[in-house]
Amino acid sequence: MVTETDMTTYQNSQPDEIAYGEPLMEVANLTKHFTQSDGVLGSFELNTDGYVPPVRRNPRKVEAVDDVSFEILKGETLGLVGESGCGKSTLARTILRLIEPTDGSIRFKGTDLADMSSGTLRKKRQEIQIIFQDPQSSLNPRMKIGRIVEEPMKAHGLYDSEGREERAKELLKKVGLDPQHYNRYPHAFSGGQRQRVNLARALSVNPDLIVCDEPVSALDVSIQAQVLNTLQELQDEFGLTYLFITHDLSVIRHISDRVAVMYLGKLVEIADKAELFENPQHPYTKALLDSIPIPDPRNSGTRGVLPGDVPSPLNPPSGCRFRTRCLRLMKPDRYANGDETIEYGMTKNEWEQIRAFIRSISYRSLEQYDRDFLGDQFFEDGVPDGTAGQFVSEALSLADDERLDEAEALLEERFINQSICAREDPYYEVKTEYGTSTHIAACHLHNKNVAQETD
Ligand SMILES: Nc1ncnc2c1ncn2[C@@H]1O[C@H](COP(=O)(O)OP(=O)(O)OP(=O)(O)O)[C@@H](O)[C@H]1O
Repeated sequence: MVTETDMTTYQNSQPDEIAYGEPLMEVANLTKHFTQSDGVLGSFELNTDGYVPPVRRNPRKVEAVDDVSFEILKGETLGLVGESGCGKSTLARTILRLIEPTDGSIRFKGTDLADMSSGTLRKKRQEIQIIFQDPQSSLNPRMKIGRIVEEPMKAHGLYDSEGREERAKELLKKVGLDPQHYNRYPHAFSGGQRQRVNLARALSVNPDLIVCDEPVSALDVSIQAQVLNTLQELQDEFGLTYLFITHDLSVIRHISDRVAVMYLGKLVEIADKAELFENPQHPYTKALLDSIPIPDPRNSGTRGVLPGDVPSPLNPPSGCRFRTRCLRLMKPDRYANGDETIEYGMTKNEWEQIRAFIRSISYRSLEQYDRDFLGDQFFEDGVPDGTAGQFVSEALSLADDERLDEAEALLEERFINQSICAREDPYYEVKTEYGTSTHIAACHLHNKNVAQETD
């Protein structure tokens, strides 16, 4: 027999010494690299005797999640946002150890999940649940929804069969469904209702943390807000903590207390929601918030313009992974040529011109590349003096000869690779203007020693 009071107090009856606002989960230096072979052709070798069994040639590493650290505080909703393919789902599955981490630690209530035996982990899973995007495929169509909700309780040995049925009906009511529908099959429900069934199932084992992986993305916009509101109500009632993954900033704004922004396997910014929306510090976050993907490389720094494509996680850029698309790439000061160190001596304005020129060569975004045209486009008052100008002139000559690959390689070696953005992985704490949490921005613009003299 499960009473309403049992439902709301069960959580508190569990041994749980973590206070509200204290870290429930601490993720440190988490890394997940997948190994990928070179594809079908690369997998077979022909020798004089015919085919030999498939072999893995040139296995390549997909750096899906790389050196990610963050905390999830008890009672909060941490939003995790980023474009498709940036590693959000891999991160979620790795912290649940549904896939094995390559490196790093995942401390949940002080115990490292990454070190846990599979038996202990199975028990721990009761405390951490996950809800997936597609409510259709995550429900067994041949199982009645009552049994679906009861299944995790059964797996974890909670209650007797009568108690499970009672609790399942109670939970269906809690998530906004009619308990009379206990014996119905999933096909009788709408997308939003099916996601509510998933929610009841996750709640059935009294979790502390629910990882919500795009839980409303497949639903109509009108239904999304209702499901989000239910999630919030349940959070208040059961003292739940959420890691909420989505690519949709309006959903993040609705549900999160703090927000983490991910780009190409890295966390680039974490802050309180108000701080992130009102005082974003990473150029990628700013571009995401403005969401104006205008591919115009001649634009030399307008807020929110995001040129180029996301690079492949098979070969991510060195240093800051966003640097290949960043309009604020830091000015290199010195060029190390063997033993010799050359000072560029560029002004800020000259660097902006050169930066825009480099982008147009990298993205091949112009109709023509002859010297006069490029000069008019980027260097109206002539190329800069000194070393920087000399390198630019060499690149202009190569472009004029239609040797764009060489021009690109030259600019990369002489300018981009000399920038701190290509050399160091950034991680800085910045001043919080809104809210109280620590604000982290992984951008060298916040390196006090470098940014002040160049920006
Ligand atoms: N099992 C796997 N083997 C190889 N690469 C993988 C595997 N799973 C994911 N990846 C790659 O890891 C990267 C991150 O994928 P992930 O699904 O985590 O991103 P995401 O941000 O959740 O994207 P989406 O919102 O589209 O699901 C992608 O480049 C993806 O192709």
